[in-house]
Amino acid sequence: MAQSVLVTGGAGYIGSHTVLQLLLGGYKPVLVDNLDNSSDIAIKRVQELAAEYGHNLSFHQATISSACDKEIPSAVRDCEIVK
Ligand SMILES: O=c1ccn([C@@H]2O[C@H](COP(=O)(O)OP(=O)(O)O[C@H]3O[C@H](CO)[C@@H](O)[C@H](O)[C@H]3O)[C@@H](O)[C@H]2O)c(=O)[nH]1
Repeated sequence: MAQSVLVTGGAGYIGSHTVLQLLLGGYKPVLVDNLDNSSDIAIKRVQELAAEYGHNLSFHQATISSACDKEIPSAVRDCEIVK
């Protein structure tokens, strides 16, 4: 079974390149990004570039450092690796 990898800032410049390589490597990246300095267009583009692997990506618009953000528990629940 593919390993899930939590990628904080996954919609940014470095994060999106990391996410693409993880997808092509057979991993399931879980992106957490508040989109303060990026756009979901980058995420869609990565999914297109990853072709048949693109559906393995999941995205949570959230701030990882915010303990109050209700998105965080579901985002990190199944992750085995953090990038
Ligand atoms: O509290 C935060 C801060 C940032 N982000 C996200 O984290 C990602 C990455 O952050 P950022 O600091 O923008 O890093 P990069 O995407 O690597 O971009 C940096 O590196 C690029 C390449 O050098 C430059 O073009 C950018 O201006 C510079 O911000 C972005 O999608 C942000 O929306 C969060 O989700 N939460």
